[in-house]
Amino acid sequence: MGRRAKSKQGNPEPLAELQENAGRPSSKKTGKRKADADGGAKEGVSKRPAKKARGEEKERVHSKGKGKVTGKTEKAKSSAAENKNKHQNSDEKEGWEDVEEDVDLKAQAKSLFHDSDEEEFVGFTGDLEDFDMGGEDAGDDDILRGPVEELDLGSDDDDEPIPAKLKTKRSKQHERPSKIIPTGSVNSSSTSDSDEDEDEDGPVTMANMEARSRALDVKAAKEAELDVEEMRKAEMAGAEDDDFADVDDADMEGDEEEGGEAFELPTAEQREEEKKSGGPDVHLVQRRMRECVLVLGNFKRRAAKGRSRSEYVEQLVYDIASYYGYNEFLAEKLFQLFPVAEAIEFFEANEVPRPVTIRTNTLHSRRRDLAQALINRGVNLEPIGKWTNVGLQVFESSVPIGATPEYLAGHYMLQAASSFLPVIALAPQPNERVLDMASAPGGKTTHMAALMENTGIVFANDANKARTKSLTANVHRLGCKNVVVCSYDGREFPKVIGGFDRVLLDAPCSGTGVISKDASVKTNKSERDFVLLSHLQKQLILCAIDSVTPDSKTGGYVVYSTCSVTVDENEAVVDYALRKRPNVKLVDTGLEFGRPGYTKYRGKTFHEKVSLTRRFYPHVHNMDGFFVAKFKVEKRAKNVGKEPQSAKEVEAGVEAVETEFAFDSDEDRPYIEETKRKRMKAKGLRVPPRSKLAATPAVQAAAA
Ligand SMILES: C[S@@+](CC[C@H](N)C(=O)[O-])C[C@H]1O[C@@H](n2cnc3c(N)ncnc32)[C@H](O)[C@@H]1O
Repeated sequence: MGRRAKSKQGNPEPLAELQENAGRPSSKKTGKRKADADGGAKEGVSKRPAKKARGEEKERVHSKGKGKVTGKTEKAKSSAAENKNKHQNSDEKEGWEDVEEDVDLKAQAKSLFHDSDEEEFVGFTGDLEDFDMGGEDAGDDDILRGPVEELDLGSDDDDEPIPAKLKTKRSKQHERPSKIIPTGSVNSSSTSDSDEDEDEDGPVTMANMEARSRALDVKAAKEAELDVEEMRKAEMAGAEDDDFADVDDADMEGDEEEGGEAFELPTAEQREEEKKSGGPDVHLVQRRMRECVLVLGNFKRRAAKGRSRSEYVEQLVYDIASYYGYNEFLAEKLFQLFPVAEAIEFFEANEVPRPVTIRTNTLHSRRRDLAQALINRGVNLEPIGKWTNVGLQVFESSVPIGATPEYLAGHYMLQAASSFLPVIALAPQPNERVLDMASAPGGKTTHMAALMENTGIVFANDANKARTKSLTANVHRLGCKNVVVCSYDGREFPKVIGGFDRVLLDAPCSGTGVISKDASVKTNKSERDFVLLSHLQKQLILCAIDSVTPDSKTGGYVVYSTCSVTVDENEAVVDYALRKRPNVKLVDTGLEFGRPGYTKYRGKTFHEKVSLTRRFYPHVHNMDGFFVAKFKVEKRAKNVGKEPQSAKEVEAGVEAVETEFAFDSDEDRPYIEETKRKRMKAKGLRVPPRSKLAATPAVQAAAA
């Protein structure tokens, strides 16, 4: 048996997404991957998961990728730096309002980033990074670059210090004795057996990798068939209203014996008592979560008389927050995204690190050559999956992955697999003019430059000047000669420069997709943050759209992405853009997998085409939570023959334009007015002289 197999982590992508499951969060659980509570999160070079999930998670049928290769097998580990983060106060605001209704918020959102420009970028500290980074890049290149100690791959030390901020609200999960839900998931012994089988034939080498890869593909296909078969059986068992049809009552009985008495939902008073006495015992929380999940999976059959569904939900969210160490607001927000059982899968997945992945820089190397070079250095890796021909997943390494000669020579970028997705969706072409509106530290910029074969031009912008240092360093290291680095607030585009063939807006976000990399997100995000962020994202997306020329011969596309899974940062922003810019439409992302975006969510209905957007989840795709939307920008229809007949109509025209173009800062006013004039003209409205426009009540109000 090869040691590699033992510690290898599952590939971060599905081989194929079975259509019947697409678009809805799965609810039938026939098994789940066991979250490695105490191990994984501490390891930078990740371990292979115990075993692939069976059953419901058809999307997580992992590819074994072609060309699996192996190197030396020395246990490795990184010590990624934890962030310092501030605690935000929680307001009681809904996160759905339109941008232009809340002038105050606009100013606040803007100031967040302006202030931060003065900070020196030192990894992930300070307030700005709470927003700026969204945590996504915590594992990205600029962080892992630098001194070898930063990526201490040779250490087995498991004593990861707890960041001060987290000490107050530490997850109870580290003490947990077993998993939450008694589904038929695979246990660790079967896992290692399976992994042992995998390497029975000895190590994979460059010589045998083709054949080994084919064999693995066949095996993966067989397992996928088994999964489908299991699903079918579960469905035939007729457990319609039961998320846990496969969990028989024996599990529950066992619990009763274990706990000595039947489960009862605590009353509000009991909960208060519990809080006062420092919170419940971890075993109790765990059991209560399990019971609540089971009851909510089949409420009619399992609920206690007189207790409502919302009482169970409330208890479960409360327990999730304490068990996994989230603030209750965020625990609830994330819980609401999924069916009950799947929500637990999501929270569990956030406790496990995602695979360490690298992207071959095709300007300097070929993946095969890079793989060979790294293998020779003792790196254990294999291709990520069929959907990318440049990605490699690193399982183990006896050398620091962020300090090899190949790394320093720019042959690869340390980059999360999810970060490849928006660039693949954007598909920049050679000789195009492309804008990367929020680009630091440059993972996606350098990917784009490579796809464009160092031709055309990529404007790599980032509002945070300090962060453009790491961006510039990466651009140089990777030998990108077609990149211009600049530092403007993205909302200044297209004033600064426009007419792009394609624009990527990898927006600043809350980072709820990258909690496994940045646990501080669990406690430092408040409702107010989501309001501010979604407001900023809405402003940025309009600017991204307006920066594209609809006349582009080869392009005319905008890709919007975030490393967050919340609807108000994703579908709501996309829907807003569709409403505000009738000249854009959503198109297929071209990505082979990912769940469709929500078209309905908690009483909100979005444009039906929002289903073309794609969501990626840690528990489904074994990659960071991510969102990708792709727009095609078309020419604006001219509104000819609508001359305003009265001052009132002129005023209405100005207001309409203002609603559409939602800036309000003093600094921007001359540009705003000029843009308004242009837009009124384009709409066929009579444009009042400059002095008159400034004198309209709407403009004066804005000025005030
Ligand atoms: C998710 S990160 C971008 C990661 C980058 N695309 C990559 O792949 O390496 C978001 C970035 O947005 C930048 N940012 C925040 N507010 C901005 C604004 N108003 N305009 C432009 N960039 C902004 C942050 O400094 C941060 O670097």
